Formats: sequence, structure tokens, C-alpha cells
Amino acid sequence: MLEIHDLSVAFSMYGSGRGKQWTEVISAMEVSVNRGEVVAVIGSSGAGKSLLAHAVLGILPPNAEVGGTFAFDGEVLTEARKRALRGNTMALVPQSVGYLNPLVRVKAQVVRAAGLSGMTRRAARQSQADIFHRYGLGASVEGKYPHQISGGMAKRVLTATATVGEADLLIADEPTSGLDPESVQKELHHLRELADAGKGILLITHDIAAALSISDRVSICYAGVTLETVGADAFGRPGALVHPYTRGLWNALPQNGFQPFQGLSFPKKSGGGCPFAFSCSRATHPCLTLMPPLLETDEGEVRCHHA
Ligand SMILES: Nc1ncnc2c1ncn2[C@@H]1O[C@H](COP(=O)(O)OP(=O)(O)OP(=O)(O)O)[C@@H](O)[C@H]1O
Ligand code: NI
Repeated sequence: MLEIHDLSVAFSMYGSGRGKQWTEVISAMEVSVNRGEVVAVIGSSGAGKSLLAHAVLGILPPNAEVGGTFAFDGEVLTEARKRALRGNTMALVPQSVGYLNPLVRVKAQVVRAAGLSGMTRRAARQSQADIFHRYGLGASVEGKYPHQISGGMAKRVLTATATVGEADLLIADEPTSGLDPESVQKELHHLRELADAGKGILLITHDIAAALSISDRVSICYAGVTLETVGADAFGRPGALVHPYTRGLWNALPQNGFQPFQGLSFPKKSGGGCPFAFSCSRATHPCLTLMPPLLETDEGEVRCHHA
């Protein structure tokens, strides 16, 4: 249902006396989501995951320039179509509880979101009640303002706001961060259920274990570039992963011995090549200067000159 190819995002900023400067933060991201699927986008902090979500929904700040192609259900996803679809056909679970309106009681926020998705007032109220029940948000929470509830509850209200309208595509940006382990499991289970009911779920997270537990496919990104996309089961088979960064992530998983590797944070900007090149033991000259093309593998797709 969603197909994004060669996404780039750059921000214009005014430097000291040198006029407008462009900083590219996403260079080559690829994402697709089918109905019935959970696709995880995994990457460390600053990899560009939230910006990817905002680019799909058309809610980047005005100084952002977006490149690449977007399609939804086979049609080009223009900025106007993004506006028309968001809130009803496409919904976002934002990363921060700061997106809740501090001046509106939480029940009213969720009823309003349901109404915006096209439900009647009566259906919206019923859906709000159902979803609060599902998330264990009792009647005592309904009348509260966001600052009067705990962070974990606010996070669940945020998810309720996004899921109450039954959007076809749900983009969940770190939906489990800040939740206790039991709520994490419930939330993941709910996302899987939504996919099994035919929705498309784009799960943005830095938690590989959580992502692998419910996803059909996983897309690994690094410094604004999608390095590898594979079926989630590839993480269970040694040798199925191709990119050295993805392999490093695999080695660092608890079940594979927690082997540390560098490059998990602070990627250096390479001269247009693979963003992982400076941390990669296999890097050769082209890795530093040429963006590797997207190659099909037995398991999915990879961007690596050594694939
Ligand atoms: N409005 C902006 N102007 C300039 N740079 C920005 C802007 N918003 C984000 N960035 C930069 O873009 C990069 C990607 O940001 P993004 O929020 O998408 O990362 P992320 O992968 O979601 O990280 P996290 O896991 O911490 O949420 C970061 O380096 C960030 O500083
Ligand atoms: Ni983010």
C-alpha cells in the first residue's frame, strides 16, 4: 500500500554570512508496507526515522526539502493527497507525548480523533470507550488533562488517539518507549493484531528485539540511508544478513553473545558514499565516495559495494 523510493530530506539553514546552507539528513531511504504487514524501520538515534514518518504524512517543517517518490495504493502520494489521507487513512503515533494537547482532557482528544477519521459522534464515543478499555485506561483517566497522568499512560493515550480511527496505514514512532514491560508486550501484540486484521503497520523503533517479535520485514537504516531490508526471520539465520552494519547489529543481540562493535553511534558524513564506511572493516575506496546501489538479495535488498 505504501511505497517510498530513494527518499531524501534536506533542511535549509542560514549560516553566518554565507547565505542559505542545505544539510541533507536523509539521503537514500527505501520503505514499502503491504496490507496485513508489520514493517519495522530500525536505526539508532538520529538515523532519520521520525523524519521518514513526517515525510510520509507531509508534516515536515517548511524549511525541509523532500526528494524521492511516494505512492499509496498505487497512486502518487502528493503533498495534497498526504493532507487528505492523514488522520483518517494514514495515522501517526508520534514519538513524544508532547503531541498531546495540554489544554484538552484526554477523553475529548481521543473522541475528536475518532470524529476526524469520519465516524459519527456516537460511534466516536463508543470507539473511545472501547479503546480506553483495551489499553487499560480506566474511567478515572478519561477526565484528566495530559499533565495529570503518568508518562506511560500518556503514551497509551497517544496510541489510542492514533488507532481509534482505524486508519489503513498506522505509522508508530517508538510506540513502546517509556512503557513498562507488560505494556510493551500489550502494545506490540495490538500492532500485530491490527496487521492481522488487514492494516499496514510501519513500526519505527531502535529496539530490534521488540521489532523482530512482531514484524514481517525489517529495514535497517543508518545516518539517513536504508542499508538492508530483510524478512524478520533472516535475523534467526546466521549468514542471511549481508551488510556489515546489519551483521554487527546481529552480533550485538543478546542471543548472539552481545559482541560490541563500533559505529552504533555518531556516524561521520562520508563524501557521498556508504554512511557506515568509516566504521566498516571491509570499506574500500568506492565505499567512501559512491553510494552503493540497491541490490536484490535472496533475503531482500541491500546497499553495499561488497554484496
Ligand atoms: N527541523 C530540523 N532541522 C534540521 N535538522 C533536523 C531537523 N529535524 C531533525 N533534524 C536532524 O535530522 C536527523 C534525523 O532526525 P530524526 O528525528 O528523524 O532521527 P530519529 O532516527 O527519529 O532519532 P531518534 O531515535 O532519536 O528519535 C537528526 O540528526 C536531526 O538532528
Ligand atoms: Ni525519532
